[in-house]
Amino acid sequence: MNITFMGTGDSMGTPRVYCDCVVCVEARETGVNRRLRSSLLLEEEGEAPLLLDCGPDWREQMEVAGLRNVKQALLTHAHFDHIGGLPEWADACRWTQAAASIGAPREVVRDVLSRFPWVDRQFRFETSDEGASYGDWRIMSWRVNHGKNGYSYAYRFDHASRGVKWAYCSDAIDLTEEQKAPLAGLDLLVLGTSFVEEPYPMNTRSVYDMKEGLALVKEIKPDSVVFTHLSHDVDLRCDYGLPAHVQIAKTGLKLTI
Ligand SMILES: O=c1ccn([C@@H]2O[C@H](COP(=O)(O)O)[C@@H](O)[C@H]2O)c(=O)[nH]1
Repeated sequence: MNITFMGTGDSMGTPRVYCDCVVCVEARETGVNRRLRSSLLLEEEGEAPLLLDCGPDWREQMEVAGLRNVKQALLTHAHFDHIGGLPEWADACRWTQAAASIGAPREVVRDVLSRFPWVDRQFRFETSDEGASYGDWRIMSWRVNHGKNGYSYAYRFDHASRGVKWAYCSDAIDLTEEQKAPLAGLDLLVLGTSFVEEPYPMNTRSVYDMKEGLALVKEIKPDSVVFTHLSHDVDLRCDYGLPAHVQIAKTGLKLTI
């Protein structure tokens, strides 16, 4: 499977519209730190591409990827930065008379439809609570703490014959032991870490920071790790002294697993 990081940003993207910090200025002027809202494009031979989340930068992400249409997606949760592109995608489906299929846990489907009640004219929603598949990949989703912002879901992909396993957990903090269990034995973990080290009390926060992300990585020991869902606090030009198997996602990063 090829994984493309179409977006690696937090809810505001980088640069933040109101901000003139060094990272936001760099993002505007040269673009190393320019980040669209977090989303992955998954591509498996013989299968149509699959989006993982569809934030408000969907249109730009499709243009950058040179994609004229996409037929399927999975959603982690119904927050704007992860579903804001759905109405535009639904409009594109309407204009091209092409339906698309959206997989998500039942409660996420409910929340999406409460925000955008008209999109089910174009989308066929399929609940993923009992599992899903993408080619030979078996997919499970499970509910994770999203701190002050409620809940999100993480996704784990297990290849049926190759024994390869990876997971996407973009919006989580302070996972319980039960929520950490499906992260065991991974070849790759893609983890959301919005800040390098957040100074604010835990009950005001919603996503791991890099320091906490590293502690989690030490505990669950994935073979490789990519930090994503990054705010303007993270400067890709800095050396944060990360272990060799941990990297910070850059917009457009491509991996093969
Ligand atoms: O009920 C809610 C609460 C928040 N949002 C949006 O989610 C993000 C916040 O994301 P973090 O990843 O936790 O920083 C922001 O865009 C809020 O507007 C929401 O849609 N619904």
